[in-house]
Amino acid sequence: MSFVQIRRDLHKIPELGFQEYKTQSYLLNYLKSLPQKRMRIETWKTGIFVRIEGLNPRKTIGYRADMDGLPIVEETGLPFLSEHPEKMHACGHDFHMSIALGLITHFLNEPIDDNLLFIFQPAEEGPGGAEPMLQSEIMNDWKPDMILALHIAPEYPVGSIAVKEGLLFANTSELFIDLTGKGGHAAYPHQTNDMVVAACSLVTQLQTIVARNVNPLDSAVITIGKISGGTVQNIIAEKARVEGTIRTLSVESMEKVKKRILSIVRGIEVGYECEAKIDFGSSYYQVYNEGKLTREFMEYVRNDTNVEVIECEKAMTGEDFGYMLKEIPGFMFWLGADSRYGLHHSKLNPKEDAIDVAISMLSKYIHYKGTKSE
Ligand SMILES: CC(=O)N[C@@H](CCC[C@H](N)C(=O)O)C(=O)O
Repeated sequence: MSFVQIRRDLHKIPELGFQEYKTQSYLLNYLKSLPQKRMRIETWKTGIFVRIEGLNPRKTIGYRADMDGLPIVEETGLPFLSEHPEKMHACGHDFHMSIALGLITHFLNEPIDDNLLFIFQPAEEGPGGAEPMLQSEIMNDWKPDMILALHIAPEYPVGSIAVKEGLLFANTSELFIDLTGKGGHAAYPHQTNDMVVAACSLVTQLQTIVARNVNPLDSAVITIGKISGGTVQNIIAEKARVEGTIRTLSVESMEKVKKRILSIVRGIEVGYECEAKIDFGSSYYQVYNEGKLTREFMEYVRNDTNVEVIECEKAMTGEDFGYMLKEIPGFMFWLGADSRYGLHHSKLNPKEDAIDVAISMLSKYIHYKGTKSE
């Protein structure tokens, strides 16, 4: 079966974080069809560890692929559209998994000296599978000496990768704020505390944090992606909920932004005579690419493959792969996949040629890293 077909099969069955049951079972079925002699498979929740024994191992090279989809109604019109209502692989994890399977298949047929560890990780979009997976017993036993991962990039052409050493992705924190006031008849606002009005004021005030509290030479983002509240057009809302995400380039700025959010929310409680509950949800550590390995990878791809290497800027995207890179030297890079619509868009349609580009380039690079004497 081709890895494009595998991507299409996976694209049909997107599942949210820690619910990747069908995805896990699909991957396990494929893995069982491969030669088993040098491969060991362990499941962890809805994730999977796959270890390939090297011929003359001195180290273990790790490769991580994330597995979950997003709560989006797909609008691509593709013949292999998501079969799961209101769920879509809109962040390319179907690509990431297919590429990992391609690499596993390659290295079972063409063994190298070093051990390889492939990590199929659940819940990248939230609440985060990387950190608990890192702390698992299996990871402790099979811990790699270096690790890499990729993320598809709609803005770069197929046949290119984009990468930089040092900081690549931001620190993140989710944000959930529940407001509770006093609802009532639409015609009697003076007898109520309207939580729709409080939520609107809150969202506007939150936008002042990046403009007024974060050093302009630093960067931060506060995005509110969802507001909900009220029941019907002629009842004043008793409850409202504001949901968003915070991104910062430094851990210190994240602390500052959270402190300001707490103050602003206390102000809303006083000003609108309501109760507010704040939940910062899950947070991800920044993605920081280790210098030596990243530079060596860029050099290798430039000189030994026909893939173009673009030196990119850092992005305010988040990735819990950052936790893995905090403990294990390695890097993440963007894989050019050329889609008119971006990540997290209902019409994201990356070019499938990127799958073979990645398998071919990474099998060469991993072969080079896994046979070369350091
Ligand atoms: C690559 C990517 O798009 N990652 C997500 C990670 C989200 C983490 C969490 N749910 C949050 O919203 O903070 C991203 O949105 O950058």
